Amino acid sequence: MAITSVPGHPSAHRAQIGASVAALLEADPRSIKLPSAYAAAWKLPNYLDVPTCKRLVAMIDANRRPSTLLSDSGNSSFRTSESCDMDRRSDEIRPIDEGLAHLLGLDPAWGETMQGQRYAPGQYFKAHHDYFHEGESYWPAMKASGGQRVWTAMIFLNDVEEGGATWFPQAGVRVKPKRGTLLAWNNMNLDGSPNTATLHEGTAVSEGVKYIITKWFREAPWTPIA
Ligand SMILES: O=C(O)CCC(=O)C(=O)O
Ligand SMILES: [Fe+2]
Repeated sequence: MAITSVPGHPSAHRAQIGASVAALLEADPRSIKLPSAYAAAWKLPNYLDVPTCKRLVAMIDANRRPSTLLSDSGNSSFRTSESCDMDRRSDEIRPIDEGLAHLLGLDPAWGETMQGQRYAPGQYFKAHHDYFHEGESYWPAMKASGGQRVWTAMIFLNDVEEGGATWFPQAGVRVKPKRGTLLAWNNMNLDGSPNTATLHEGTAVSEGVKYIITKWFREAPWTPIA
């Protein structure tokens, strides 16, 4: 993936979002701040209950197709999982979708379509940033459709026998899949510029199958490009 030297610039607006979401997570009795001097990330064990996780797994199994990548230099060995859109208009997804926005204090309209992902043994998602590199050719279209991806919320839907951890090599954070656990992090620095230390990967599953949902929040209302 092409990494430009400066992925983006400071922004008072994004800095304000970062601070307000962090304050909400800090105040949430369910949240555990992950120890890192370089990235702001929280874990909420048992965020989703078992029946809900099981229903989401079944929906992913019914809809999965090979995952795609947004990059100028994308290649098919970078992200080998399967994924699908989780339709926010459905009765099953809407409350989960709105619950995530509420947890972070963000407008649901700023959230992209929730992604379901499934990793079979040997599948992985190589190290990447969720934010957009503002030097890449896709940026003008992303800027116009809601701007930066400021926050990521991810939920593990099952326990995985071996492998499949979410690993932030620069921030020094590793989270093992555990059914119902939510992981949320700020993709920006305190000054609102993209935080390069949020580099992360979905490590290869070695035994079992891994299911997650991922939700990316923009800095403004998201308008899907048709
Ligand atoms: O599978 C993982 O643990 C990471 C997924 C991820 O990075 C993403 O969906 O953006
Ligand atoms: Fe990611």
